[in-house]
Amino acid sequence: MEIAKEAVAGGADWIEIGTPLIKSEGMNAIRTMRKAFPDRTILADMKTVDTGAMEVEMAAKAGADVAIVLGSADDSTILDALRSAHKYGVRLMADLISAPDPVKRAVELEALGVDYINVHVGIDQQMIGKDPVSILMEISEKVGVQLAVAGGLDSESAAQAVRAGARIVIVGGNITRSDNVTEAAKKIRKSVDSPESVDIRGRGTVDQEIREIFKEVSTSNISDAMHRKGAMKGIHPLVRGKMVGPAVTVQCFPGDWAKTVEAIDLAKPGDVIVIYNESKDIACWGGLATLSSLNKGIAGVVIEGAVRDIDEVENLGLPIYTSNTVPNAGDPKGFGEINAEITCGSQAVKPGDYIIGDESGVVVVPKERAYELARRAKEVNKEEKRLFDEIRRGGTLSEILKLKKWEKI
Ligand SMILES: O=C(CO)[C@H](O)[C@H](O)COP(=O)(O)O
Repeated sequence: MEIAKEAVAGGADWIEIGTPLIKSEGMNAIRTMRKAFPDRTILADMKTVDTGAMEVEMAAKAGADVAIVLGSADDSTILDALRSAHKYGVRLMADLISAPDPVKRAVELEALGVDYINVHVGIDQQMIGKDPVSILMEISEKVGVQLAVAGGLDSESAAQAVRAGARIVIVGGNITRSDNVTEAAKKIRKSVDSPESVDIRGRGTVDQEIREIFKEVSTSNISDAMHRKGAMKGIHPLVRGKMVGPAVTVQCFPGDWAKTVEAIDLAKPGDVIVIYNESKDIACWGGLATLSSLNKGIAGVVIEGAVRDIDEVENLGLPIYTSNTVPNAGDPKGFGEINAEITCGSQAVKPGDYIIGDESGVVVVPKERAYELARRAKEVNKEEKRLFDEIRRGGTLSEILKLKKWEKI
């Protein structure tokens, strides 16, 4: 309710009751919003896939103005949902989320007679890099029905969507998870009203995007996004500083530091060297290796094993995370391997996996899921900003999360 009030203050015309809220609170969520916002359009995201007439009737009777049916539902469901919508005086929006051929289905849905088509890329799909605007561009050339668009929109993509023909812009996380909902809604409102005035920045490469996001979020956010996994055990910051980069892995042996130092020459600027050395009592890294790494532009070093020359490495400032410090080193014998899969801090690390370190420790993100996990970590980060804001306003964490209600039974 608070978020809805703030979004309306920022210029939102419609209020969407999202599917998770409907699943949690049922039709009462719609009733409550209807009462509180008599002059706004209430959109019930029922995501109906069967029993179209019954679900539209429920939403309509609870006070919705528009109900959403899945575009991929059977035609019989869409048609019966439409009959019910006509009977109860509400409008029907068909949502193209996960439709196998959204352009073809949009043409069919228009012929079936829906009031709006929502070109929608779902939240999980956004995390693997899909976006709705390119599909919207194709669809707007093929249909005349009013188009809505949804799926991770921000002020830039909202402007792009309006330019591409969207009449309704549905924004979720970038408003509801903001720490200033009214300002976030105002920004979107401005883009929707004057889309031509918004500068559209091109996206960088995927790798640039991943690094940028990992720099912005914390290791705690990332571990949450990984369902509490990914954190290295027993590895702590020695020289503090945010560290982000793909791994160059080193397996070396007690008393031998040749491979750790050779890895510096192999690594590229921005890489993180991750070393497993069984011995915690003989250092495989020190001041000279640190300076050499700095010259090479290495982003940081993680060592399960030991580091020495602590005053030197602290002065040099390269982020180093380790399990131990000792004064003595071994010798460069040459056993071990560079860029083989290793275990460090009880985590499997492959060359190229993303390694992120901060004050809380180090997490490993498998390279195959780096983009997805970066995006999910950003969502966790947004959610936490919102929670911080609510706690600052006087709520307790347990009240805000409704811990008692949601304890597992
Ligand atoms: O229906 C939804 C998810 O299925 C969301 O409401 C919709 O995607 C808008 O939220 P966001 O802007 O965060 O994607």
